[in-house]
Amino acid sequence: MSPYDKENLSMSTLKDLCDEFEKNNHIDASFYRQFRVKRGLRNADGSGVMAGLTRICNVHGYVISDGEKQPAEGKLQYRGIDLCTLVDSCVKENRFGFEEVAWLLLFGKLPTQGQLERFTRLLAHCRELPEYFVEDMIIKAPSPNIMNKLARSVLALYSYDSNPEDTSLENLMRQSIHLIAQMPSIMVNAYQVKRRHYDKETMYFHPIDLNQSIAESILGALRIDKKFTPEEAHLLDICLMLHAEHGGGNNSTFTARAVSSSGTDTYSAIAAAIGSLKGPRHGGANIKVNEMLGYIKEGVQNWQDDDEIAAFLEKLMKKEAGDRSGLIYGMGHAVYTLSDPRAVILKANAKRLAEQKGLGADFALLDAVERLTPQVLAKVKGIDKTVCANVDLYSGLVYRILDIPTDLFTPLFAIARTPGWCAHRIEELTTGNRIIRPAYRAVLEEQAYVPLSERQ
Ligand SMILES: CC(=O)SCCNC(=O)CCNC(=O)[C@H](O)C(C)(C)COP(=O)(O)OP(=O)(O)OC[C@H]1O[C@@H](n2cnc3c(N)ncnc32)[C@H](O)[C@@H]1OP(=O)(O)O
Ligand SMILES: O=C([O-])CC(=O)C(=O)O
Repeated sequence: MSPYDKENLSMSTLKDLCDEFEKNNHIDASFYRQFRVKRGLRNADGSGVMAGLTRICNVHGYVISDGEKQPAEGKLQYRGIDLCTLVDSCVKENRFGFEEVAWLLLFGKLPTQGQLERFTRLLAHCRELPEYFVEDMIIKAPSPNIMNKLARSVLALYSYDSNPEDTSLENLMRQSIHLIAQMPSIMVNAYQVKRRHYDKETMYFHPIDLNQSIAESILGALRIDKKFTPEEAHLLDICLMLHAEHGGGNNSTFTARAVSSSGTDTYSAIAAAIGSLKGPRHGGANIKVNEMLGYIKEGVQNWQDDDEIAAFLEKLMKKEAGDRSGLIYGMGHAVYTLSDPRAVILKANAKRLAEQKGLGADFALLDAVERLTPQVLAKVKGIDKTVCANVDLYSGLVYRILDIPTDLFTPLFAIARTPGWCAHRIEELTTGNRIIRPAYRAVLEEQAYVPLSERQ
């Protein structure tokens, strides 16, 4: 009996369909060079194709000298201000910085004291989700994956907005402020429901405290007794600041810009960006680092032995171990070469705190991954690419230090990145004025149409 006779989409039917696909759909990798197609929208030296102009952020990872790309220490500026300076200033003044960064990204300049106080209050007041939203959209429709739930909830907010389609600046700003404030609420509610529905654990919903910063409100909502230390809240706040923005070209922000350029609504654009960030080559890498750490612990007997760790990393890269993707998660970057400034800050915090939390061995293993991956990459791939730890290598360890569950690693990234996505959506709509529409070189052969009765 042919698999097509079966009513169900059985494995053998699927195999048949995939064989049919594979017969007709191969594209030779050499075509990219032959037709000078910029695979992944990258130039031959790995740098990104210039796709737009932005005043929001500058990601600096290399210098071009005599026409050649030369590795350089990474620098990240939000609206022209060095990210490390922003973080250091907040640490020194012992104040929360994520709200200030959101203002800076949205409006372009640092807020005055009065502007910051009003904006922080406004964000707190906008935190509450629309009436019955939690009941109807989250409790009744749980998801095992919080990124999936975030994207669905953002799309659902469209129907609670009385003016969803208007792309005037006022309306974009209103929607952006609501989304920045409401994403944490969606995340903590979705997580509680996931705990109850999938993990068979207690779920608890604490009332919103309008006097808390976003970082404090997240930690309070995740703890059954609502308690956390100021140090913990400031550390989470730093994480949010570090993840808030990364230029127009990163996959999720570019997605937000591309989707926005068609003129569609805010909820569609931000839900698409969340879908992009979820991917393991992008923000989803922070969860994958944690999984990879588990594989390393299982596969390496002596965690202090660099040679044994390097041999295991080689297996990961050759797809002989781990998730068989061939990737060392948390390592490598499309722009950064010698260092990712965010990883440097996260590593310093992880190093400072890991031992106290009994996570010293995990820190040491991640440090070994960072040190050993460049030589393993050179050996396995035969390429001389300068690779460094990216933002995702140590972020999960910092979240574990804060007792934040793995389920929330990437959702926290999404919450933090929302101001960046919104700023880029607004920039795209107010300055882009062209639908983003690159071209694909057709490499197909012509086919004669064969009447159905004559097909073999
Ligand atoms: C927030 C963020 O998005 S940060 C990035 C998070 N992602 C990860 O940590 C996943 C692991 N890292 C990677 O996949 C990559 O380094 C990326 C996606 C971050 C950047 O990739 P690219 O700039 O496209 O790398 P590039 O094309 O120059 O890589 C060259 C080769 O090295 C490989 N490579 C690069 N990084 C890694 C890595 N971490 N592990 C294994 N191989 C790698 C590539 O797969 C490619 O091999 P191939 O030619 O056989 O396909
Ligand atoms: O810039 C990139 O390609 C990915 C990244 O680090 C980010 O979005 O934070």
